[in-house]
Amino acid sequence: MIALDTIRVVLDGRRALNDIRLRIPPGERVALIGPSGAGKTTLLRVLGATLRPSAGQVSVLGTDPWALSPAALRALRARIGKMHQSPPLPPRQRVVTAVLAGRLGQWPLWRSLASLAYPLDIDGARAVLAPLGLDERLFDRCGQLSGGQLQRVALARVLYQQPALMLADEPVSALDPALARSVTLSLNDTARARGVTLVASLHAVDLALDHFSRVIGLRDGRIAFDLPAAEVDPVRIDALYAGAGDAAARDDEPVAVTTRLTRCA
Ligand SMILES: Nc1ncnc2c1ncn2[C@@H]1O[C@H](COP(=O)(O)OP(=O)(O)OP(=O)(O)O)[C@@H](O)[C@H]1O
Repeated sequence: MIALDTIRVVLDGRRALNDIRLRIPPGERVALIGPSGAGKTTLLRVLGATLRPSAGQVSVLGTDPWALSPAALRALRARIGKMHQSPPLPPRQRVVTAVLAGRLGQWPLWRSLASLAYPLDIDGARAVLAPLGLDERLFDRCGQLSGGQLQRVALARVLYQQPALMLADEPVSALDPALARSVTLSLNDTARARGVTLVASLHAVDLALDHFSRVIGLRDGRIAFDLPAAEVDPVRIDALYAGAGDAAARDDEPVAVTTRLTRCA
């Protein structure tokens, strides 16, 4: 279970998130939409236990990350799989090694180093790549793959990690519409099949409405609506994006709570 209670995040004197109240039960697939600067990435960072809010209560996978010891926080983060717009995959890295890197945070150091030198679980990597149509590319270098294939390798890596929670920050923004739809489908299908909670930010509203069970509209750091996808109508979408352009709500009041930022890779 994920629970956020009256979360506020202040960055450089501006409220990036304000009064966020949210509960996400295990296995739910949630899309975050909203104009640029609405706070989608900031919210994902709070959920990923890499950004400590300025105020409010956070519970991720049933735990308050900020009450944990450093080792327990690392263990919690190892249960959270993350995907980004541009997967950080070195061009010379082989696909198999890129996938196996998904468990580096869980393996002892000797095994991680050994796996970088020689892939230790080739069958495991093949098993996650096969449903994504990439098992033939196991020993290719990442630099030989297209953007859509790379994003599927990033998805395979997250799946190999066997996370309890998947967070995706604009995972398909760099892809053409057909590939964007196919990767979104793969992301949702695999999350559904494995019962993993998925939270993804998307600029493509149609993908959010077509593939996710629940859609949260963010604007100016606040939740504008939080509805089943079937109940999100065009009027709401127009209102969410109307006149968008300001990056975030200006915080004219003095900031009472010190910003506590914890940045992690
Ligand atoms: N490191 C930072 N320092 C200061 N302000 C920040 C920082 N990161 C984000 N912000 C501000 O916080 C607000 C929310 O940003 P965020 O990146 O979460 O929005 P977003 O909805 O993900 O936008 P986009 O769709 O453009 O990626 C914006 O006003 C942004 O300028």
